[in-house]
Amino acid sequence: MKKNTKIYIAGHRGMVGSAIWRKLEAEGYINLIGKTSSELDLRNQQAVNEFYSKEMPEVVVDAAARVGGILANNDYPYQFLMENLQIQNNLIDGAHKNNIEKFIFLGSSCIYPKLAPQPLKEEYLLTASLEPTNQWYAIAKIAGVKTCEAIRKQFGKDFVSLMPTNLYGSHDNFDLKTSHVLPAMIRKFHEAKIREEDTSHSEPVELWGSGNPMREFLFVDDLADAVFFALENKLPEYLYNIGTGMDLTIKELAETIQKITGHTGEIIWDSSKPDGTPRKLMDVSKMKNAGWEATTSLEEGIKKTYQWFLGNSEKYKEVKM
Ligand SMILES: NC(=O)C1=CN([C@@H]2O[C@H](COP(=O)(O)OP(=O)(O)OC[C@H]3O[C@@H](n4cnc5c(N)ncnc54)[C@H](OP(=O)(O)O)[C@@H]3O)[C@@H](O)[C@H]2O)C=CC1
Ligand SMILES: C[C@H]1O[C@H](OP(=O)(O)OP(=O)(O)OC[C@H]2O[C@@H](n3cnc4c(=O)[nH]c(N)nc43)[C@H](O)[C@@H]2O)[C@@H](O)[C@@H](O)C1=O
Repeated sequence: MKKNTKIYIAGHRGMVGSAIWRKLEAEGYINLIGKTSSELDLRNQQAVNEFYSKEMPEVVVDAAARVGGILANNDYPYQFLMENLQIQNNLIDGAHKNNIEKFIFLGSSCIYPKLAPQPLKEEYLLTASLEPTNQWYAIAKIAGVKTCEAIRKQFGKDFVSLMPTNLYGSHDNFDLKTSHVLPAMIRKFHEAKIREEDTSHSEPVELWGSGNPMREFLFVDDLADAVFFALENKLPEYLYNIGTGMDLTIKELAETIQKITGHTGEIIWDSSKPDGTPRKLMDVSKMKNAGWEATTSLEEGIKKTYQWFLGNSEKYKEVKM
């Protein structure tokens, strides 16, 4: 890719989009385009088509989506299904009709069946039922993968889907109702520690579910590095898992974050909240064989994210659905 290639990063203000933007800027790419949702509502097909005709990007990275943790996914099924279908359909179809040759679609590890064998291989897609809490989002993402695959098969274009595992890092959503587990834990443990310091009393932290599910976590700057790899190279297949290939229980994650934030009180598990998928460890061998692997350890990534959280309190206000 030439350094002046015109690259449109949809969702460039989000956690993932902003990490991709930083990476491309650091690599010397000078022709990046980004639009906020108020400047360009990607659910509006006509607006998206007008944007493509006017800007004529050469490459598109789709990091725009309705995103949220287990409870938001479960409570807002219509938004997670419909908005994601609208956003991705408009972006993918618009790119295809405007003769864009390269498109990167970002999905999620929740596209795989709830009880698939572990680690999850790309070929397990559509082999059994989905996890109920996020089936709406997963069905939209599966449609995105298949739309890109269809364009690739029928027209030979370089439309590729990358499936990241659970992500975390700077610009994450720290809203306690709608966030994913890792940013929620950073905020809960940090705020309880501050209360402990203020009152000299032990402050419990309440977490969701049983703590037994296992999750894999990838630092968002590593994902941006993987996206950059996919931009620089023509990957031979339509679908690639992106992760570390290592997971831990939610309880172990809680203990790690508790230690990093310095909280000392009790952890209470709220069993009225859902556990979700018992395990979703990615098989990352396909991407490794293509030449890319993650480099940031979980502890290092959490420490960096905690530092970002401490310095950016104005950026984690309420996130509306
Ligand atoms: N977070 C995670 O753990 C994971 C995320 N992913 C995938 O990565 C991608 C990005 O996620 P992430 O960065 O976490 O999400 P964020 O919520 O941080 O960012 C999403 C971005 O999408 C944009 N957006 C949402 N709706 C619209 C709309 N109607 N019109 C225009 N823009 C819109 C937002 O724009 P604005 O800020 O301008 O409103 C925002 O910048 C998604 O495809 C997600 O599925 C995959 C696996 C895990
Ligand atoms: C990326 C992925 O993210 C979502 O799937 P998820 O991994 O199940 O989501 P999560 O990060 O919110 O939770 C992981 C685990 O952690 C537990 N948990 C404990 N305490 C808190 C807590 O305080 N907040 C949250 N959110 N979870 C908590 C929680 O009960 C669950 O067992 C998908 O909807 C889907 O959209 C998707 O693709």
